[in-house]
Amino acid sequence: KRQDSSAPASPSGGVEYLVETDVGGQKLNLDFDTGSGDLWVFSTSLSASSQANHHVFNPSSSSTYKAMSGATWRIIYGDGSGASGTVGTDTVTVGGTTVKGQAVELANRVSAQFVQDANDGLLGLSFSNINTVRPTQQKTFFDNAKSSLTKPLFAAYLPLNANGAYDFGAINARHHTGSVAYTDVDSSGGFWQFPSTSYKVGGTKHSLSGVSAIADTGTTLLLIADAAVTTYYDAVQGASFDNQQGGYTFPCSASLPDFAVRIGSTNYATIPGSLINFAPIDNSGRTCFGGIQSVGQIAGMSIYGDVFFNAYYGVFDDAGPRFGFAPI
Ligand SMILES: O=C([C@@H]1CCCNC1)N1CCCCC1
Repeated sequence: KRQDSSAPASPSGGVEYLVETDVGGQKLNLDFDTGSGDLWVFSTSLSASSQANHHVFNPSSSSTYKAMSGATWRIIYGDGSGASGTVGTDTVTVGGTTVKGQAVELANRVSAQFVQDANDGLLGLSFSNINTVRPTQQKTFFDNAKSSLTKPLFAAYLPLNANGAYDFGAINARHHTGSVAYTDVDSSGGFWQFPSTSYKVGGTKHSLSGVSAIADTGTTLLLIADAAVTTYYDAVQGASFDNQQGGYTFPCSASLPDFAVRIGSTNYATIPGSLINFAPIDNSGRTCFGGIQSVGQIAGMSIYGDVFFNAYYGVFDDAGPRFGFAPI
């Protein structure tokens, strides 16, 4: 029962956190994504141009890899990026946690965004009911590992501009302050999803009736309904929606109010304004891009990405299931 471990998560360009993962003896830097359910890797089946600047998995060089005859996968993410390919199984090790016979999805096609990204693939940590392998749906790394962990949980520690960690099997007290508050999770859609029906800007409460949020470590920003985004940036001097940037920007010198979101029927998680200045839009450092942006046309949904996790340790507990959070 003691396969518990903590794997370092390194911030990459402020866009994602990468975890060094051993797949059949080959090291790949994967983006751990609680918002999707596929473990897929750049592979030697890709075109040479798609492979450029990535570590790629070569099934022929793994003594433990087994092809899964007739299985394929294809995933399209909410941001329009995507990948597809074939499937096999191999031994996958993250930190000190090993799964034998893990479904490993080999990409033979990836969208342009992935060729530009720093990751060598994704390791999905959503529920397995949204895994895209067909004809036989496959389980996530966590689903396969959980029976060998002290507790069936993992946690994400993703501090801003510093090395973080994914903890498996136990909560790491060094990765949070205060006590962990929990909310029940509705896993029917495959996500770590819970009601999030109000928010506060600088202390003033606003409702978002009927809205749910998902905890998504694979999303960079905090994405929420247009009404909330407008309310937030109305409180920021000089902020405006910049069509060219595709989001709200403001003077980098602006003072940003705190943004609190209600998690379930319990308390609010408060993200300090300082964490809502995502990045300058150019090298002049004059204009900055906001960490809170619109979720777009995904009605009734908020997506709490890394901007949330920069402020809160996230506990993904299969017992429940439930989502826990505590200030970093
Ligand atoms: O594709 C995604 C995200 C993209 C970024 C990485 N995590 C998964 N979804 C989550 C939100 C609902 C739609 C699907």
